[in-house]
Amino acid sequence: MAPDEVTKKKRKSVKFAEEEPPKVKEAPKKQKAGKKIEVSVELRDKNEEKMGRKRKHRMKKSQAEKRQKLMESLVGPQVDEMDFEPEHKTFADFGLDERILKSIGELGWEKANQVQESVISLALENKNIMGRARTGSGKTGAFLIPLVQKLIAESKTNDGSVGPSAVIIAPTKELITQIYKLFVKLSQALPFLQAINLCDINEEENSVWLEDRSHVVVTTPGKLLRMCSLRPEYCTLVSYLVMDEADLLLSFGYEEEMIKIRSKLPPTYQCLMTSATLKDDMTTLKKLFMTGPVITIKLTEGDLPNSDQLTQYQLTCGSDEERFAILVAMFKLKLIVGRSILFVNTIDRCYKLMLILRVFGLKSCILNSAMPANSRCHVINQFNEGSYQIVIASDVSDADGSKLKEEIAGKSDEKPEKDEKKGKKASKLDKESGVSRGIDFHHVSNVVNFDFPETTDAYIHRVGRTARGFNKGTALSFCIPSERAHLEQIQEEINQQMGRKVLQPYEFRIKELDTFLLRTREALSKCTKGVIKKARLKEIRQELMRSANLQTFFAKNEREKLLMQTDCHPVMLKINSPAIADVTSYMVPEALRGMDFSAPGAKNRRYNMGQKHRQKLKHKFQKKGKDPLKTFKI
Ligand SMILES: Nc1ncnc2c1ncn2[C@@H]1O[C@H](COP(=O)(O)OP(=O)(O)OP(=O)(O)O)[C@@H](O)[C@H]1O
Repeated sequence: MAPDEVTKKKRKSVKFAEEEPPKVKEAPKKQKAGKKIEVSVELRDKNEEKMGRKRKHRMKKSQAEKRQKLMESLVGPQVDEMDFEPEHKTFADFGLDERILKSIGELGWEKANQVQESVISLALENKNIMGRARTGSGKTGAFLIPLVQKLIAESKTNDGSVGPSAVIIAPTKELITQIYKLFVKLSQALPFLQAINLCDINEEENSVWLEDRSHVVVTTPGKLLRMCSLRPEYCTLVSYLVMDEADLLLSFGYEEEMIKIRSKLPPTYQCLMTSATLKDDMTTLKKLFMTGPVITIKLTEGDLPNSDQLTQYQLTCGSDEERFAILVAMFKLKLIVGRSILFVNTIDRCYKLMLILRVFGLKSCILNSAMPANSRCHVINQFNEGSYQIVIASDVSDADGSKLKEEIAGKSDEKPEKDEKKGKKASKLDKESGVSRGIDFHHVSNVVNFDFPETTDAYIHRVGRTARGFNKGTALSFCIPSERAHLEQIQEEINQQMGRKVLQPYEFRIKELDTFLLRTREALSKCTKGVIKKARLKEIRQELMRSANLQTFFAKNEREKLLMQTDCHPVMLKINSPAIADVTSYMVPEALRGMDFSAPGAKNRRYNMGQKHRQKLKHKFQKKGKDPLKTFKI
């Protein structure tokens, strides 16, 4: 090629590069000149990308600075601390409306507990309150009862056409559903009081969003902002604001939403914040939302129930494999009985544990933030109705955002394979989900920290799923050597808080569980990443089958429904012997010998299997008898 031609081509390509955004992949491969330009174009692209990233970073930084300045400019409210001594009041002592008292009676609540005693009387006096009380102590009733009482009078002046008189904000959809349900129960004798759960309304149902006339709105921050964008005046009549699990509201990604919400609220209103782990340094939230003097309630009871209500154990294992074996053995040997919640640290571990327990004939359901909100509420309902005895939950996204970020970034033990998958994974996790925070699982006898939690708050909230109200419960925390540091730190903090040694050691002689260990090892060897992935997919299919939106589609397309149903069988690990789930006498440790641990139907199963084998042999010999070659005699 002549040099002139080359320069011409160069110029042409340069012109092309200047006029249009370059398509790097389509650039001619054979021409050397083209290649050079390709490189320069790529460089320019990278530079632009870098600049873009820098600009974004600068914008983010300036936004953060603005937020910081806004916070600094706010004047903190005057805070009074109040040490509260219980007087053991009944609900009638608060001068509540008869209709509310009737509803409380129907709930079976005879007397107010500590937090209710303190919050109800102060809230009725229009005080701003920061209430910290242990998990399961009845905080929801504490802020809802005075609210219903106040709304009786307020509903006469506000018909809800502009917006509600009360807003209740909580960080997760499950919690919102729970609060909403309790409000409905408490106001059942007051049909003129209307409440709405914004998390329950489809984004498309615009008429509901626009025409709602409720007196109370229960919502996550995101849904409230959506409503405000449709109805800018929506929050202007708010006189009562509640933030449940308030410490979580500012932790992971809610900060901006909360600042926007504050700008929609009127200058003054009564504000209540509650949580089991409300830190004293909640200055940001206090400054932002409290519009007058605040009372911080200090209860005499600790962060956790006393040892006569909640027994707490910690069990040290040598390895993860041992941990699986001991848990299986404890269930099979009936050392864990009653409804149990098993907490793990990642979503994949939920499925792994479910698959292992399934091999041993233990039925469980799963709860995590990768599941859609409807499914999560469905699982909670099923568990509360008694369909399952075991829930395996991952509280990633609950206690602290860092854990969720880690899961999104794939730092958990089961990493995503490619980088670009991280984005997809991130979008699947619902930040408005919460398992250990505030969910009122009914009659839970045991909480098992199968993976040891990483923070004290996470420990408190997980353990708080048992021993709720006036019920009793047990918490058992497994710990392997790599989790030792967390155990020591959390133990120290809790002991200090409760003023005594809280976690008792649970001794187990692993030697006596050799057979369980062998069997679990076999099951674990079959539980590969591929199988876990398959189990996750199956679970999604099952959720799809339950989806309310798909029911109309299935009604019209019977064939699709059948196809989905046939493909919905649960994933099972391929174990050679089906008898792996049975407990034979030699597996039982000495101290427990003499008790019957065989699963119901196990003996029949064995008998049936023997029968089948005998029939097979009989058939074989009969066949042989008919074969002249095999029965030939000289
Ligand atoms: N006065 C009462 N008498 C008996 N049971 C009660 C009383 N108040 C609440 N309960 C019961 O105690 C349980 C826990 O209540 P609630 O969910 O309000 O606790 P919480 O303090 O909000 O817990 P968490 O910190 O986990 O959110 C519920 O099942 C509730 O019905």
